[in-house]
Amino acid sequence: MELLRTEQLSFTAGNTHIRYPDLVVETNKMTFLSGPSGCGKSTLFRLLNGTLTQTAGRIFYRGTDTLTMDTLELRRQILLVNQQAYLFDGTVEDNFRIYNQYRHQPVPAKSAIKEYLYIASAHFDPTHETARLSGGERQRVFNAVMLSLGADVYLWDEPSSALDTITANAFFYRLRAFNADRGITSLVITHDDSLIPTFSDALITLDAPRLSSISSATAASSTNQHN
Ligand SMILES: Nc1ncnc2c1ncn2[C@@H]1O[C@H](COP(=O)(O)OP(=O)(O)OP(=O)(O)O)[C@@H](O)[C@H]1O
Repeated sequence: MELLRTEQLSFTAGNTHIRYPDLVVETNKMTFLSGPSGCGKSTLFRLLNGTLTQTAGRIFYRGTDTLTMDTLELRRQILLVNQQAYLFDGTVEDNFRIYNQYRHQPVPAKSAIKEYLYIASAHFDPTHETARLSGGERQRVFNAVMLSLGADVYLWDEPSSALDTITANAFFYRLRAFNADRGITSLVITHDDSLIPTFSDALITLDAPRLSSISSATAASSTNQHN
């Protein structure tokens, strides 16, 4: 079933001009986005969840034009998980509490927190202090906290950039099962192409931007469904 669809989407700011192909994202699938640096992958995520507004074109989420939706509600449903893992000082458990309270949601039970930490390969006790975590450990805990927020769609921007290959594979393996179990849809940007054949249900490939005579860049693209 179609969950997200874009029509003639483009984004212009300063010298940046990105034009996207028309895209369709299916419900409950794990769709990977690939393409060279600067082609507009992260920008697409920010357009999809309303962090940026497109210059032209339309985005439909469950059949509704996202421009007609309340932005906060849109971001609640379509959650962007940046690779800059932001954690508050305090314990791991504090972060689950703060992020969920911020969204006016109940704090997950300790057993649920442990499950989210397990999925994200963040093998820490909930009482662990975040100040003692390394960069990769912070990313894993942050991913776990984001999972607890219960979004409908997750936009994962390089969620395994600070993880080793074994840990990244374990994360995607469990994330896939979690998505299937909860009916969640994930879009994933990764520069590790080795993850794609194993974990993607669908692949969107964006082409390199092309410089035109007015020094603007265009991302013409192709989509490719597999599995
Ligand atoms: N708010 C903005 N205003 C102007 N230009 C922007 C804005 N956001 C992104 N860009 C530009 O859009 C282009 C695409 O950036 P984006 O981060 O989406 O690429 P990307 O494909 O995710 O790259 P990478 O793989 O290196 O992370 C870049 O040239 C970037 O400088």
